[in-house]
Amino acid sequence: MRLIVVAAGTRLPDWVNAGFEEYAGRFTRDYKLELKEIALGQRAGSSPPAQAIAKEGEKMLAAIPQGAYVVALQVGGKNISSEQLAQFLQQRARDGRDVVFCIGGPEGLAPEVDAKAEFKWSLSALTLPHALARVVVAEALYRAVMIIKGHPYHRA
Ligand SMILES: C[S@@+](CC[C@H](N)C(=O)[O-])C[C@H]1O[C@@H](n2cnc3c(N)ncnc32)[C@H](O)[C@@H]1O
Repeated sequence: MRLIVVAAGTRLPDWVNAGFEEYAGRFTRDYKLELKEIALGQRAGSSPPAQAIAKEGEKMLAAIPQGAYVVALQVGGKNISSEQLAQFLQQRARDGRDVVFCIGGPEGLAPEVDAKAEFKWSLSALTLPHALARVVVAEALYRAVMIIKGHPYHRA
């Protein structure tokens, strides 16, 4: 199955790309991790950039393959354990659905993307920069797949 991270932001620092690739490169043949980057909308002045967020939302929705299960990454979403994440992925695999994980830009996800999400996932009560959230998601998904495989990567 495909695990697709749809993330706002392009041309991120090297450490972000290296961190994501570090985990993406370790995935197995049956679980693949992909990244689709969405260009940030233009921000001008200090008012809430509603137009930029809406533009990012449009592009995110267009990047979601038909029939995929959509997860919105949100600080205020639900915390789950690595084991629960592994069960979640197994269930989606049984359903034959790819899973898309949407990570918002500096001000968060467009409401239209939230509305499309079947699950809202919180990585922590802390707000992370969108670039770091991308790497944390990649590691969390890799760990969950290693749990599914019974691999010693996850020893807890
Ligand atoms: C800087 S945060 C946006 C903060 C914005 N005030 C909000 O509440 O969404 C950028 C993106 O990173 C992701 N993110 C940051 N911290 C997160 C967390 N603890 N759990 C899940 N996603 C998080 C979310 O997708 C968020 O849209």
